Amino acid sequence: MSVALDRDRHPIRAEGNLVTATAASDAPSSRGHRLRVAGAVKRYGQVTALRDVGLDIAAGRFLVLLGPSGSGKSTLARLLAGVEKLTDGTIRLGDALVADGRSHLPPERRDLAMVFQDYALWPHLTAAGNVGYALRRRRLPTAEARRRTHAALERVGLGAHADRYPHELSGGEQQRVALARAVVAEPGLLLFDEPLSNLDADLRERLRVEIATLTRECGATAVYITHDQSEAFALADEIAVLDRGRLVQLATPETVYRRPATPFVARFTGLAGELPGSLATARDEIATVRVAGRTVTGRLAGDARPDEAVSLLVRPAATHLLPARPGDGDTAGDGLPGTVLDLAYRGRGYDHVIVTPAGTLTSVFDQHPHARGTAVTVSLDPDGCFVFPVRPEPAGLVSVPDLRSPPPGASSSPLRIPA
Ligand SMILES: Nc1ncnc2c1ncn2[C@@H]1O[C@H](COP(=O)(O)OP(=O)(O)OP(=O)(O)O)[C@@H](O)[C@H]1O
Repeated sequence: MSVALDRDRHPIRAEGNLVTATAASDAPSSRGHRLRVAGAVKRYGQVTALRDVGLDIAAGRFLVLLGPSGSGKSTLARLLAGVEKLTDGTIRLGDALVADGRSHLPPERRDLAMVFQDYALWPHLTAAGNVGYALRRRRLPTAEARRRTHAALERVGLGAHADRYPHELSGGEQQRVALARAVVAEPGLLLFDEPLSNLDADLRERLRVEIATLTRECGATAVYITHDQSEAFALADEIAVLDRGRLVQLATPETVYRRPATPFVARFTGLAGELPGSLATARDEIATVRVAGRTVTGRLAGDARPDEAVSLLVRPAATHLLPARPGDGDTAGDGLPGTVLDLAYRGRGYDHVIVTPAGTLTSVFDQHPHARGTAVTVSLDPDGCFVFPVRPEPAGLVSVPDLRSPPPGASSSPLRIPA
């Protein structure tokens, strides 16, 4: 993560940026807030980090912001949290307008809490002290605050560690304390900024499940930042994919996987490979493509014309490995002929790297191993093959000082999930 909320974050020095649950009304939210962002622009001097971002997320939904480093995820989260000011556009939480180009509600009045990659616990407070700190604005009777604090710690499995200081806890335990601190005051919006990045794989998986269940239990709307597509698919009700400061797709995980809006989205969410070809036929959404002398079927994902150069983007799940068939050396038969370059054991079976005349395909799964050098056929499931016309990519957006006009077809209206 290149940018955290506070680059030299230390809870003692950064109280303004340590966003903890505190409602504007100081009353707990009974449920999450609807989140609406419209025409959001954020510029840092000459750098435009976010351009014309719009989204509309129903209360209680779990939104994942997915994108590579520098795509603007943290910037958007900081704008939602209120620790950065919008250059243009609006942000609404529930019915409240919390930011526009002129007005700006501070973080402590937005009814939200945030969980960071590096926990951001107060080092001089115990686990109970850190969690209880989030309740300070509620002015609850001491006994009630203590009861809630301990219930939250119990809920994350740390009831017995309430009196330990952060340095006496493991990374995973510290993150659980941060999670308890985030939910204890029942905020309407929970923001997670790559909270699992510092943890090892096994712990990451367990905490991911805890985050998902705890967030849904408390009914908050959640916005979760990650550059890890498997984390995004596992957690999200909806995924917002950011590419160089633009929101390029907002959809359910299933739709992002089955109908990626752009080649970038397809690449970022996992491909076995990209094969160059030319469009043979297109009807409705089904296209046939000439690839290395074969004809392959896929889903037309752009507005390509017959004979136009296209790219066939292939999901790993769309590949099936078959033994080489007679005739595979010439242009007859279904699928692509190939040779096994490499294979890796994956527990349930083997991932193969296959060299075909059109290009290389990786992550071609089969339960059985096919030895290096073996001739094979790769059959392709049209549902997992996307046909995009080969067009020049828009120039880098973030580092370009002048505002460019949006690409054809781009809309400034908020992206919505169809019911
Ligand atoms: N305070 C700042 N001043 C100038 N440029 C900034 C500032 N904060 C962010 N940027 C730029 O804005 C762009 C988006 O940054 P941002 O941190 O939001 O990306 P990100 O997707 O969260 O990346 P990462 O996953 O690495 O954290 C980057 O080009 C970054 O250099």
